[in-house]
Formats: sequence, structure tokens, C-alpha cells
Amino acid sequence: MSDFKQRALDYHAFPTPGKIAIEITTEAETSEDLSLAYSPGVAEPCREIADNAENVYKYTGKGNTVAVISNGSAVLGLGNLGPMASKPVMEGKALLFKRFANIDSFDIEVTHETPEEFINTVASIADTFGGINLEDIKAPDCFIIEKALQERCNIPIFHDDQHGTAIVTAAAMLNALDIQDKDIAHVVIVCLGAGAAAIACMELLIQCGAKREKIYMLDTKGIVHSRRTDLNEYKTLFANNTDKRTLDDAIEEADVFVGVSGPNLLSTEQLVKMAERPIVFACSNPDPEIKPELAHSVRNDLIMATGRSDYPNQVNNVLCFPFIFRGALDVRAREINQEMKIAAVHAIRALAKEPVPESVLKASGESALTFSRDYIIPRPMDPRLCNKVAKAVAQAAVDSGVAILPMPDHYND
Ligand SMILES: O=C([O-])CC(=O)C(=O)O
Ligand SMILES: [Mg+2]
Repeated sequence: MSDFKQRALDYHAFPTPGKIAIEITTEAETSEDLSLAYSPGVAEPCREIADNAENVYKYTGKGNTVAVISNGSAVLGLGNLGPMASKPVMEGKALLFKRFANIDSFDIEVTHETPEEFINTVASIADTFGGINLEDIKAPDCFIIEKALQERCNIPIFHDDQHGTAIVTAAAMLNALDIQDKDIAHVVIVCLGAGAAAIACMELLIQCGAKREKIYMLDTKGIVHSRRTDLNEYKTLFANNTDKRTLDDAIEEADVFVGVSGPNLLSTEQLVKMAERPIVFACSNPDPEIKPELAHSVRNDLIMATGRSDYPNQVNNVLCFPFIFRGALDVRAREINQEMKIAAVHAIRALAKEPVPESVLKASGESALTFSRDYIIPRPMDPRLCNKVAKAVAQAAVDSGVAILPMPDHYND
């Protein structure tokens, strides 16, 4: 077994199985403590909440708790591994919520037959939480599930693989385009993958100025084009009126490649055919569409990003989901709307242009990080992300009228 594989398995097995645990936040030592925490004292907050449901935020952890919910039908770029095998990823998301945004979170893996069953299950437990992060659910079910839950629940419901990935991709892309001196309105974009992340990334890039007719999306059958009769309604929005049929056809002179598909699907021969100063975001996890060392071996005018922590330019939804939920929970937003997503794009993007503190250099093992081809987006462990992104998101929630609370004072420190 490779050394890295063994270390990854040991990391999950020791010192206790898994990556997260629950901790007690009150005193629970004496009979007096227990009489407050439990019977009879616990009856008092129960009565208060029964009188006024808003009191649940005052007397329970609801307001700082997010559920990470999956059915394991599209685990990273690994495919349909099922609910149980998705658990390490979901525990990982809970770890990231706590580590980066001090949000309490736990994972829920749902076994079900139909999307309706999943929707009913999640809707039935939603009131427990301050928000729900849907994760690794295959398209097109994820679109139906997210929409139905948003209609049925009055807390933020956010499908991370769509919107988290799209927000981070858009932030990094706008910065990469600046560095490569390309105009988003003119670039030809190849999107390999037509699932949840692909569709959401392309929609958000269009909102940021990209042109739909300059996007070539590919699924397992090739280019999504207007003569195809097998497209679902979501892919149909990207059906390009073109004679191109394959990745080879589309990649010729393309400015941008976004991969949200699977490992090793972009060859060096294809990369060589891209336009000058290309941008390649090979974001399939854990293995990108092309390895950075391979890409750099054939192009020196390239900006390259992956979804991984062990290469420069990590375009991964970890840069978004902890912070967008932090902002949403802080003002008790009823939903995570478009204004909040766009605010997150610009806050993440702007931070990459600021000087990087020593602590981040140290944690990244770098001697310097300045806005450039190898640093287009902040590092996830940058402690400024939490305040800056959450604040921008919270402000956008307040300004767009979906916040129940005003901006908290601590954002002004
Ligand atoms: O978990 C990650 O690293 C990013 C992600 O959501 C995915 O690939 O599905
Ligand atoms: Mg995911």
C-alpha cells in the first residue's frame, strides 16, 4: 500500500474512528447542574419555545448548526458509492464547517428509493437545524431536490456542489482572466462535465459576463448540442448550435477549460491545441482531468487550478460553504439568494489581491504568495476569509431583505 494511502487511512482511524465528535457547552457535573440541564429545568425552555418558536434560537444550538446531508449518489468525482461510503466526505465537510467558521455540523446519510423519499426525509428533520448543506447528490435529482426543499423549509438550503463550486470557480476565473488579460465576454469556454457543478458553474460565469453561445459543455456522449434528442431540461439550456462533436473539436483554440468530470480526461495533445494564455481548472476530486505537472510540461503560458490541497490554486468549494453559511446564520437569512452568492464571489476574489499574512504562508509551507498565476485565489486556511466573506454575505442578505436579524456588531471590529 502506498505511504499516502496508509496515512490517509490512519488519519481516519486514529486516535478515534472518524473526524468529528460532539462536545458539551454547559456545566453538567452536579445534581444542581443536571436539574437545570435536564428534568425539571429543561421544561422551562420547552415551554418558552412552545409559546414562541423563535425562542428555539435562544435556548438551543439550532442557530449555529448545519446538517451536511447526502445520499452518496455522486461522491466527489468517484461516482455513485452509496450513502455509507460517502460518510468520510460528509464528516470532512463537518470538520471544515467547525474548523473554518466555528459552525457545529454533523453528517446525515440518507438511504432512499426516489427523490420524493429523500425530500420528505430531509424536510421532516429540517427544523432541527439552522441550515442544510446538501452534498454529493447526482444531477438531475439534485436540482429537483434542492428546489423542493427550498420551497418546503424556512432555513437556508444550499447544494454545495452546485453553488459552492460555482462561487469559487467564478472568483478564481475572474482573477485568472485578469492575469491572462482576457475579457470574459469574449472567451471560449469548454466545460467537461454536465452534472451539478458544471451547470451551476456555467450559469454563474454567464451572470459574470460569459456568453452562453461561447460555452461548449460535454457529457459522456460528447458535446451538448442542439441536434441531440437525449438532453434533460438542464443540459438543454447549454445545447450549442454547433457542428463540433468531441472534446478534440471543442478544445481547439479554446481559452478556458473547466473540468468537473473525472480523472485524466484532458490530454497534453488537447491542451497544446488551446489558445494562447489558456486557463485550465481541472477540478475533479480527488484526481484532476489533467495533472498539473503534466500540463505545465507542455505549456508555460498557462494558469492551472485543481480541487486539491496539494497544488497551487485550489478551486474547491471549501473556500465558500463554511463562510456563506457563517454569514447566513449570523443574520438568520431565510435563504441563500443570488445577491449573497455574488457577494461571496467578489469577497473571495478580492482577498487574493491582498498581502498574505505570515500565518498563512507558514500553514501553506510557502515563503511568499502574491497575486499571480500561482496564486489566483486565497488559501482555505486564510483566517481573513471567515470575516470578509461572511460579512459580505450577511450584508447582502440584509440589503436584499432575506435577513431576520440586523448586521451583528462583531463584523465592525
Ligand atoms: O469535497 C471536495 O473536495 C469538493 C467537493 O465538494 C466535491 O468534489 O464533490
Ligand atoms: Mg461535493
